[in-house]
Amino acid sequence: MKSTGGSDAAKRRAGEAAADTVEPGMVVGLGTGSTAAYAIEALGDAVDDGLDIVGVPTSFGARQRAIDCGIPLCSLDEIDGIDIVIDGADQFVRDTGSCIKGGGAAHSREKLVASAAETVHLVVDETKLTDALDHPVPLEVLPDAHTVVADAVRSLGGEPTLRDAANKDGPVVTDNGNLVCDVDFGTISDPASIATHLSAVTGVVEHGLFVECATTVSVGQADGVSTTTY
Ligand SMILES: O=C[C@H](O)[C@H](O)[C@H](O)COP(=O)(O)O
Repeated sequence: MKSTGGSDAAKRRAGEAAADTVEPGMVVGLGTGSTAAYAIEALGDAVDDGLDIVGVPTSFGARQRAIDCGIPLCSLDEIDGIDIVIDGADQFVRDTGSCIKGGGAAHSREKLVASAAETVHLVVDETKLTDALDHPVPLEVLPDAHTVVADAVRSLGGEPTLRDAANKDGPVVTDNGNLVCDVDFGTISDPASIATHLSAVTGVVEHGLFVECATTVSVGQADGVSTTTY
């Protein structure tokens, strides 16, 4: 599992705090990344102890992790809705509940699962907090469209970079068979406006801006965890 910036202890605190809120009978969206992984592990332990839940994974990686942890799974088209999704973020604004996701190239399915969830519980360590979003925005892009999309995002004021794979010659390929383009907009003063413009670009499957998306956030710190509900 790829680990990002913050300490593992802080990520674990955030993940476990969110897992603690899950109740018997819930349908639980299972997020992607190193922080959400701690929530999946904690839920696996709870299932071992008799907690009755069904998980909906947001990526191939989350699915594999949930299988390893013994969490029963189903797909989105088999259920009426999701009670809670627990997921990470690459950058998060606590005042607004907005964030940027997709560092693990899973943001399209993550946004789909979040859109079906009653509660979106984000889990981050404190290094992810910011007053204004300025992390590059991941776009999942149809392979044939990446040059057209690059031109379109330049006209919106962004600087696109096709994401290269770490362990293969060539680009990252998503679980859906698409490419990822990371777009640097500098500081994003109006995330809703950028989100609307990105959604309108032909060839963009989904972007990683999640505007005022969180209903709850748990922020793991060196010495504890703080949870905010919106
Ligand atoms: O595509 C990946 C997801 O959006 C992750 O939730 C996000 O990148 C945060 O991952 P991590 O908890 O490993 O920093």
